[in-house]
Order: sequence, then C-alpha cells, then structure tokens
Amino acid sequence: MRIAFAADDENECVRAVVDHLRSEHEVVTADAKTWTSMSRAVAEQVVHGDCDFGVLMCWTGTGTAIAANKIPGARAATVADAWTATNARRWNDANIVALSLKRLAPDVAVECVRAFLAVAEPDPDELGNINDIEP
Ligand SMILES: O=C(CO)[C@H](O)[C@H](O)COP(=O)(O)O
Repeated sequence: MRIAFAADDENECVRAVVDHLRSEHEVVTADAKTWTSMSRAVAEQVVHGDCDFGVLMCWTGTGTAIAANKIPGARAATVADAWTATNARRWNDANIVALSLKRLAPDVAVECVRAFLAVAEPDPDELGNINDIEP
C-alpha cells in the first residue's frame, strides 16, 4: 500500500516504524516543519486519495491526531497497543494511526502499525453511527 508518514522528531522508535513501513509499503514522507503542518499534510494525502493510510508520530501521539482530525474525512486514532490499533480500523474506520514516539517501545510501535494496516476493511456491523456525526 501507499502510506503517508510524518514524525516531528527522530529516534529509535521512529526509525523502527519507518524501516517496517518501507519493508512492506511505499512510503510518502510529508515534508513539513511542525507537528501541526505535518499532520495536515498526511491527512490531506489520505483524504485526497494520494495515499491509502497515514501514520503520524509525535511526542505524545495526541496533538498530531487532533490536528489531523481537523481535516474533513480524516479519522486519526491515537493508539498504544495492537488491539486498539486493530479495532480503530475495524470498529472506527480510522484511516490514520497516531503514535507516541516517546512512550512506545520500538517493537510495540511496529506492532501497532502492522495491526492497523492489516485490517483491509472495517466491520460494517461494528461501525455504529460514527459517520452520522457531521463536523
Ligand atoms: O507531542 C506533541 C504534540 O502533541 C509534540 O511532539 C510535542 O509537543 C513537541 O512539539 P514541539 O517540538 O513543537 O515543541
């Protein structure tokens, strides 16, 4: 798949995620200077259909998700474990996964990304009425 990626810092966790993504996907890295602008760039690539999914990393994983979710059509979920990542896709139709680059062990961050991207389609019976809520 084609994955939009951005991180606002560099460390072992970020490198592990990038290495994993590059081993299995085409990675489009957002060229942006701040965590807000990179979040917008990744969200727009996903919403416009240039990329299948987005992966965002910031210190906490929350600011970048909040910023991405300001772009209509972006559904960014902050996750810290594979179960939540899987179900963010399955139950919430998330199209961007956001991770803390400070608090996740590199192998856990990779597990989260792998789990998120492994769910091809959300479960229609589990989506509830999430898409009924308009901004
Ligand atoms: O976690 C974050 C946002 O939720 C940022 O990564 C953290 O706040 C650092 O940002 P900056 O480098 O702009 O100070």
